[in-house]
Amino acid sequence: MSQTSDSALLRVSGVTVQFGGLKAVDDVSFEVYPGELLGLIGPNGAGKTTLMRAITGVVTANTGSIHLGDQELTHLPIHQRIRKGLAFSQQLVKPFRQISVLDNVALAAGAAHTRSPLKSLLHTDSAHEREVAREMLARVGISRHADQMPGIQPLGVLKRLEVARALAQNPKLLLLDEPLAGLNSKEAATLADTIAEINRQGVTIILIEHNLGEVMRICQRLVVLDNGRRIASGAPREVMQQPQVRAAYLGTDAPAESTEAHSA
Ligand SMILES: Nc1ncnc2c1ncn2[C@@H]1O[C@H](COP(=O)(O)OP(=O)(O)OP(=O)(O)O)[C@@H](O)[C@H]1O
Repeated sequence: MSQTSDSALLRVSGVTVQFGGLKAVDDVSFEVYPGELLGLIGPNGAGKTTLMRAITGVVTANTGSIHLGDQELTHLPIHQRIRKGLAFSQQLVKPFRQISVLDNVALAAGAAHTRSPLKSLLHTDSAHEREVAREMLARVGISRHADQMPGIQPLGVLKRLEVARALAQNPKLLLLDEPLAGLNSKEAATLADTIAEINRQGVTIILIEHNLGEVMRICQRLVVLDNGRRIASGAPREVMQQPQVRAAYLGTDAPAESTEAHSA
């Protein structure tokens, strides 16, 4: 399959996000192609979450542009980006505590039609949204929790609920911010399997994640940030061999000693 910039689903071009004097994201460009599961990685403070927020519209890029297919998103508010096909799950899980797990997902399905939380809550009366919600809970493997309240759920279920809520908006591109954080290794592996399965079913995904073992296992391609800049991109094994990536993870003083990387 040939991958040209024209065939990209998401095109991020020269995006900078500045907080006062700090460039949290510094002139970053990358593309995501239809059907990909792309890992966005980098050490703490590299700018991953800020870049995701610039894509979803939580923060506005100071410079650069963001396109989804042929539609420009750069200056659109969040709800319009969602309507055009973006969905995202946040690092911190924040379900509505007063309604059931199922209704949380039905609410998200209803939000695809309206930006008013009240109207979308009323929308959950619709059999259709509940049907969609049941299907999404099955896709993420938490159907048996459907009628329970979020407050009694373990973190592993809440993380899956967050993914189900994002999926209920039927996105073209799903952005997941550290879905595996806080899970034990077995839970992380099974949720990573679920994410890979959702991708196989046709959903294009950007995965921000510190769990490099799982990232290497399920992602087809990586983009690596450090100090706000893109320092590498490509196939996971090749990227992890690159001296600048090893130095970013080991500390800036680490020698770039990899012979494979030098001979590449
Ligand atoms: N709202 C903000 N105001 C000021 N500085 C911010 C803000 N958000 C992020 N930063 C700073 O921008 C830089 C990048 O932060 P960001 O959270 O995007 O990194 P990250 O790669 O997601 O890190 P982590 O992996 O630790 O979550 C950091 O130096 C951070 O302190």
